[in-house]
Amino acid sequence: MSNLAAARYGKDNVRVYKVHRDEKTGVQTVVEMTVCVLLEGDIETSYTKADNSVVVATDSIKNTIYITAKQQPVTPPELFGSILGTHFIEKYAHIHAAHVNIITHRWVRMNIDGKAHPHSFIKDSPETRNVQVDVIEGKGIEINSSIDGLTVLKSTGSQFWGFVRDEFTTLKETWDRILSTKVNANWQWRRFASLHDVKANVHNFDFAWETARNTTCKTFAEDNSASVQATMYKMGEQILAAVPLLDTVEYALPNIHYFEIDLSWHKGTKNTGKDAEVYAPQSGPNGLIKCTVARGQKARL
Ligand SMILES: O=c1[nH]c(=O)c2[nH]c(=O)[nH]c2[nH]1
Repeated sequence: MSNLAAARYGKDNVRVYKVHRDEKTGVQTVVEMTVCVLLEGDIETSYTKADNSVVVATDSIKNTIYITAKQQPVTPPELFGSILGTHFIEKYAHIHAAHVNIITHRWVRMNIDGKAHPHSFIKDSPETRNVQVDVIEGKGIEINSSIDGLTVLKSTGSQFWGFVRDEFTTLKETWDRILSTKVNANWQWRRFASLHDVKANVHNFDFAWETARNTTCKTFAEDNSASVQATMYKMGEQILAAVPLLDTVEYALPNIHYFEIDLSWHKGTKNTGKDAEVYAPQSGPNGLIKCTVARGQKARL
């Protein structure tokens, strides 16, 4: 005997591009997204009894994504995801939750001869702006926003010393090292009561993304880092302080190592400590440091 413990289904990897043409100025604006929509509800019989009468075809889900993108704003993604998810739970009485994931790809307007070009863009990095929007009947809308793939490096202004030393330790303490990471930053919004509530707060979404990105870069650059842990906590604290609607800020930062190379074997070449200039970038293993920063007093870890 077995039972269906959980089920959701939908369309993944729906690639959507939308252009906005400003007829007056001739300036065009583009958005490219990869969308996933998964539905939950009274769909059990489609799994257990081969009953397709409860299935909104994933092909129809894909079509709905395109039509919604045509009829509604696709930015900020938090709003588009909320509109899309709300559509599914309102349109189909037996669908009780819609989980929408949107990856927004980076197209930055080109600067040609010092002027913003009206219709040409550059992908300057694989960085993405992402949202996970969960629209749950009777509960409201949960939104998590994130930045992924923002890769940064500083060539000094980072230390790491005072850590546990025992019979497993080979790492030397350092007061000056290279620090590099690929930022994954996630910020969780307080629950929205409805699509109306999301719309009433729409101005916060771009502001939070800009704040998260700027704070991450500024703190990374300016902090004389004692460790990845200490620097990322400062980032989280500042973002929470700047955006009151956020409940938590979460970071996952790989520590991408750059190792010194001892070149003394070649005519006594000095290339370590203060003489280090040529390093060996490492692809792995890497440190992976995570934390969630929340408001108020600590409950537990
Ligand atoms: O910032 C760091 N945190 C660590 O926990 C750690 N561990 C390590 O080997 N190097 C580093 N660097």
